[in-house]
Order: sequence, then C-alpha cells, then structure tokens
Amino acid sequence: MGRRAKNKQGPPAPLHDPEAPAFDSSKRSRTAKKLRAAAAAAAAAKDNKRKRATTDQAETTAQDTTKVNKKSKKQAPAKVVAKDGEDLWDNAEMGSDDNDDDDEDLLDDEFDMDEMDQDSDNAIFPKADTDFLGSDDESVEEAGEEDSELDSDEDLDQFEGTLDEKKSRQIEARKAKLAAMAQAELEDAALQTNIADQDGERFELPEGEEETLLADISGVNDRIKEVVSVLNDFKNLRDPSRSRQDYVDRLLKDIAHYYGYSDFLCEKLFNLFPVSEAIEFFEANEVPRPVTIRANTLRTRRRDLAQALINRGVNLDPIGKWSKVGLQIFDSNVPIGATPEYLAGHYMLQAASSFLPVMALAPQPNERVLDMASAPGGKTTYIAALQKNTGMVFANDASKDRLKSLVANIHRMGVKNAVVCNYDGREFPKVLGGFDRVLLDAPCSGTGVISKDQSVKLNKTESDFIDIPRLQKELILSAIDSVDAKSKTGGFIVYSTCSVTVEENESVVDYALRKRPNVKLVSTTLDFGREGFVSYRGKNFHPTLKMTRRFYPHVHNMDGFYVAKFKKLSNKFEDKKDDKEVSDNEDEDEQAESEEETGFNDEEDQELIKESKTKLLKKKGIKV
Ligand SMILES: C[S@@+](CC[C@H](N)C(=O)[O-])C[C@H]1O[C@@H](n2cnc3c(N)ncnc32)[C@H](O)[C@@H]1O
Repeated sequence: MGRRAKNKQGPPAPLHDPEAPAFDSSKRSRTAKKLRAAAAAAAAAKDNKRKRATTDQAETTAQDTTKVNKKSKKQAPAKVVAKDGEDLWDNAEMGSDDNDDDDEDLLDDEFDMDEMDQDSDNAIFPKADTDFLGSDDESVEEAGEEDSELDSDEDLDQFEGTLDEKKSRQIEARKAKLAAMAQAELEDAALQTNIADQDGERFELPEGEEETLLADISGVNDRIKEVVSVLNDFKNLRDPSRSRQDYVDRLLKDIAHYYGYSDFLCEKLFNLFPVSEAIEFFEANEVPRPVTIRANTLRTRRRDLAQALINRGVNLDPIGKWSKVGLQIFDSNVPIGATPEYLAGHYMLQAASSFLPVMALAPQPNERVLDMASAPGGKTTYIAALQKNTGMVFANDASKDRLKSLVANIHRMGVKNAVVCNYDGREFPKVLGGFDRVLLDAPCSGTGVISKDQSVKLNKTESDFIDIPRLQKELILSAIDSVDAKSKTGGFIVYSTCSVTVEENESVVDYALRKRPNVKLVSTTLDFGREGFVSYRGKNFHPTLKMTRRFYPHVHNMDGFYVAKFKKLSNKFEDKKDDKEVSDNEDEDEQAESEEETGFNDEEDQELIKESKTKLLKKKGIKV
C-alpha cells in the first residue's frame, strides 16, 4: 500500500458535474457545510432531525418563488413532493425504455447545492453566521480604520453620501486587504521553492544512493513537485546538462516510491497522461470514490428509496444529471449494506462507473440479452430492471464461486427474467447465440479501481498485460459472434473494463474491428467521458475508436472505466466455417501487423483455447 493511502482525504466531491475536476474544493466545502448543518440539526432536534431540517428547507425553497424561478420549480432538496405535486425523485427509467427522453425533466429534479447550503446555513446554523462575523470583526474594524484614513484625504462633501456608500467602501477596503494578503501568500510560496527564480536558482536533480534519496518521504514529495514544474516548462527550467529522460526517470522512481507502485505499473500509468495530470491520477487513486447506490426500479422508485433512507438518517443526493437511478451517499447513521431497504432489494450498492456499460447497452423489454461475464450481478440486475423483467437476460460467468453472489443478488433484487449459466465465455456462441444484445464486462487488470484495491499497485506484472488482453480478445470475438445482426431491436455489443490501460481497451476493440469487419463502432450515447485513443505511443487505431469512452477517477470522480459499443451489421461473416482462417488468408499483411501490435496470433490463440478447455474439463473432473 502506498504511503499516501494511509493519509486519506475527506469525502470526495459529489458526482453532479461529471466533467468537473474530481477535487473541487468549493464543492467539497459546500458538502461539508451541508454535513455540518445536518449534524447541528441532529444535536438540536431529538427526533428525526435530518428529515425535519431538509423538510424545512424544502418548504422554504418552495415558498421562495424568486429562488424557485431562478433555478427550477422542482428543486426543493429532499422534500419528495413539491407544492405543485410534481414528483421530484420520480424514476424516469421506471416505465420508460429509453434513457434519453426525459433527461431535460430530470435535470430539474436535481438539488441545487448552492442554494441549499446557503439556506441551511442560515436556518440551522444561525450561530455560525454570528461566529463568522465575529471572526471577521477584526478585519472589518481594520477595514474601518483604513476607511477613516481614506476619509481624511477626501473632501468632506463626498461623505454626505448614504450609509450604503460607506458600507461599500468598507467592503472594497476589505477586499483590497484580502487581495494583498493573498498576493503575500503567493510570494511566500514562491520563496519556498527553489525552481528558477529571479536570481537564476534552479532545481537540480539530486544524485547519490537511491536508498538515501528515497529515505525522506516528504522530500520525495517535494521533489515530485519540483520535477513536474521543470517538465512543464522544460526549456526555461531545465538544467542544460540533463535530458528530459533524466527528469522523467527521477520522477517515475519518486512516484513509484511515494505512492507504492511497482516501477513497471507506475510507468505504464504515467504514460497515459501529460505529466501534471498523471500526478492527479495517482493522487486520485489514494482517495476513496463516493459511495453510490442504484435504485432497483423493479422494486421501488428512486424518490421513494431516497425518502426511506433519509428517514433512517442517510444523507444523500441524486448521483448527477446523467443517471435517473443513482444516489450518492454522503454519510449515514446506518450501514448502507444492511438496511431493510437493502435487504428487500430496493437498491444495489454499485459504483457509479458501473452504471455506464448498461446505459450504453440500453437493453429493451422482451429482448434476449447475454451478460457474458456477469458475477456478482451489478450489471445483470440493472439490465433486468431496464427490461422490466421481460424477455431474458443470460447471466454467465466462468467462476462458479462468484455465481453464488450473482444468484443471491438476482433473488434479492426480484429479477425474474434471468438464466444463470457457468461457461467460459469463449464457448459462446456454441453454447447459445442469436442474442439481441451482448454485454462483455471483461475480466481485467483493475487499474481503474486502485483506490478500492491497492494490491493492484504491486501485483500486476508485465505478463498480466499480455495474458489478460489475450483473453479479452478471445472473449470479444465470442461476444460479437453471439449477436444476431438481424435483431429487430438490437444487434449491439458493449465491451467494458474497469481498467485504464490501452492494451485492455483500444487495442482489444481495434483488434475486434480488424477481425470482425461485420461490426462497426457506434456512439455509446454517454454524454460525458473522454474520447478513446485513436493513436497511442506510435500505434494507430481505427479512427472510430474516438467514439469509445474513457472515465477517470481524477476527472470524473468515479472508478477508471472504458466503454465501447459496436453494432453488428451482418451475420454473414460468421457463417463461414472457420472465419478466423478465412480472414487471415485474406490479408496476411494485416495479420502480421496485428501480431506486431497486439502480440497475439491465431495459432497461439487456438493452442491457448485448447489448453484452457482441457484445464476446465480437468477441473470439472472429466478425464482428457
Ligand atoms: C469485471 S468482472 C464482472 C463484473 C460484473 N459484470 C458485474 O457487474 O457485477 C469480470 C468477471 O469475468 C469473469 N470471467 C473471467 N474469465 C472469464 C471467462 N473466460 N468467461 C466468462 N467469464 C469470465 C470473472 O469470474 C468475473 O466475475
């Protein structure tokens, strides 16, 4: 575990604006205010204080027509039904197939944190205001003094103005004072760094025993900042006797040590981003992501669930504009994984990023859907909910053990249209084919979920990034081959991973496009997320890879994730007896290129499939 991991930060920013930086301190302080206000209410009111506080708040909001008009009629926080009877938390997904149509309405359903905070501070924390004034008294007085000095320089006539004028002058003076203080602070900070300043002092790359260099962890942290500064303005700040690579090598060693990564993984992840952003990514992996839940529309509506949980003392908010079923939990008096609502299957504890592949898949009622790697069922149960328990979802997983929790979740969540099966995904479509849609939420290295599983930092080796993509490539071809291109409502395949590496994402998707010309990439319909890479470190991918989506902890405040959506254009390609061979013979150059880029070829592939099938049979006790 990295040294930083022990020093976790406070609650992460809410997920309201997916493109907003994850660590927006203003948001965090607003959330903190909200939490403090709720806590104060709890102390003051003995019974169900949080509910009362939010209800009061809602009523205030509902009565304040100016505010309501300014934002939205439906903004009353946590009061579930507004005065006009509109349903603030209604779950648009319940009773609707498509997740796009009601977006505009839903936007209005979101809380306005700013307003809520202001009001809650006033209503619940009257003392806080006094305190604030009190703590500021000194500066107000000083500002007053400055004012008198100014007065003496002015013609008295000017001071026959109103009290308002005087007040505004005081405010101006205070602002100026604060600005001066901020400037002084900045200058102070500049003094503390030894990067090139006016005297030409530069940061010098240290030399010596690596052990000594890494001994002082705060020194390592300072050096990371210094080297990042140099790399960001290399021309001006570099030591001319050192190359860029010298600085990068130092930085990688320091990052790996400071955050606790293997050198190998550190470099792999570092290479994904510009220098400063890479540090943000590593930092974000030290902070837990927000706790989020998904309302199970087979059992409840989000607004009802929210009200039930608020009544139990859970502080929550809608997850963001992009989901109609997600709630973000800020804090709770009760364990979120053991409430009566949880046990009754009203919600799934589910990471926000994990909603995305299912939203991209957009399963429809009455369809036949395959969830190829489904355990423990977070996505299967969401698929079933979107299908409203009609049609069928085939929930497959190669791990019998993991299927136990899948089955438990299916029962708890009231899913009735699922068929659970235990095959190696590569056996599809021989097991069953002709699906309307297939989700392949592939087994992966987990580099997107390091904040949850710090062991990834050390336990992933170079061979993992050969073996895992190889399996992913085999699985994606099976997923494509399992879909019926003639499906009247579907013909889609979604590929997702909770990894951020290119080998497991764009490389796999690009490989599928080359191996299966009967599919094309289409929009994921997710309206946020970064575009997939079309080229990476000298490798070029199909230009449509741009349509795939990347999600990052430091950008979106959710687990690192990747989503690609394919449309199958025809079944013809797979009708050929051994389509792999045909495609290889058709274009040997392409195959050579493919081997070079992917480190994967079909002969090896066949060998591996054979091997793993033999292993599987042996495991099942069948003699081979
Ligand atoms: C990322 S997890 C799936 C999470 C799941 N979709 C969910 O939302 O709860 C990947 C899954 O792939 C399964 N798996 C690994 N190799 C497989 C294979 N060859 N065929 C099918 N499933 C496989 C693992 O057992 C694991 O449950």
